[in-house]
Amino acid sequence: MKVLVIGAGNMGLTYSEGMAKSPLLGKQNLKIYDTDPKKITKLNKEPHFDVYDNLEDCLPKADIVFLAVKPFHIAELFKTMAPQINQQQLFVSLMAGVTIDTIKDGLGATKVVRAMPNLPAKVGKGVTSYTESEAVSKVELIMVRNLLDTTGTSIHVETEKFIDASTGISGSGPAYVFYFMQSMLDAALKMGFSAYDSKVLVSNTFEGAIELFNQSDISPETWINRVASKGGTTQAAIDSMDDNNVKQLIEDAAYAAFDRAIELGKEK
Ligand SMILES: NC(=O)C1=CN([C@@H]2O[C@H](COP(=O)(O)OP(=O)(O)OC[C@H]3O[C@@H](n4cnc5c(N)ncnc54)[C@H](OP(=O)(O)O)[C@@H]3O)[C@@H](O)[C@H]2O)C=CC1
Ligand SMILES: O=C(O)[C@@H]1CCC=N1
Repeated sequence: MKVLVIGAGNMGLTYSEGMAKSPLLGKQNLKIYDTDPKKITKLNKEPHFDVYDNLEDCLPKADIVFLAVKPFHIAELFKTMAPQINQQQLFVSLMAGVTIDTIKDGLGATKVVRAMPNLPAKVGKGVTSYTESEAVSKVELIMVRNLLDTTGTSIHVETEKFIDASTGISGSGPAYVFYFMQSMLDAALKMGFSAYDSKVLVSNTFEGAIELFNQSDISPETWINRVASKGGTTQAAIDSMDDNNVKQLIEDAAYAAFDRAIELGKEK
């Protein structure tokens, strides 16, 4: 199986690194293509990849092609790709919003998997949702799942609506967590802690809370009650968040990302 990744940015490179480390593909079976000469020069120094700056040399020979460019790049990219593809090739899109029909129409292809990854894939802790077009066989879907799982874990969803929805939860989600972290770091610095101590306090708090959550069947709400003593400090913080409607605002933010994913799918 020969895999080509188009776009050596955050996601394309992350997936390339995940697949390169797995026993699924040898170096000669993994190719990466980008249009940025600086990225090509840098990647050429790495032993793990076969790097290309023109599609003619890598696209026709690929069995599975990952699409990891920004949605606004596809109009130009698909025009160049379409005359060079064949009907046996399977395309896996990591792009937010872009629908299976847009990819099928733009490339003249039938086998498309649409996936929504997230950035913790960089450290093998990503979560990817995926769904497929009718022409993708069960065996092909298992192959794709194995490739996606080289960066973490994955969930199969029945419809594209859930790809857009997971964009609002897990795709964009790491940014919400970093937003919360940044706010806590800023508060720690304001209280007088050094940058180093602020980082230790905040990162261990996140890591510890996640570990507690993962090692039990207890909901976050119940964990909140275990931290909060009646009339104590935590209750004061939670009351402040409730008074400011923080829960609703976070839900609104997730829906804003979900809505934007749908909107991106309609942009040409
Ligand atoms: N970053 C994230 O956390 C997530 C991103 N995604 C999706 O992944 C996709 C890629 O995002 P991300 O990796 O962050 O973006 P990046 O901008 O980091 O990477 C895109 C890469 O593709 C290159 N490129 C642009 N046009 C072409 C072309 N025609 N042919 C080949 N390469 C090209 C870009 O070069 P240049 O820089 O010169 O334009 C860049 O190197 C997006 O569609 C996004 O929706 C999904 C989930 C999470
Ligand atoms: O912000 C974006 O559009 C992409 C999709 C999910 C994360 N980054």
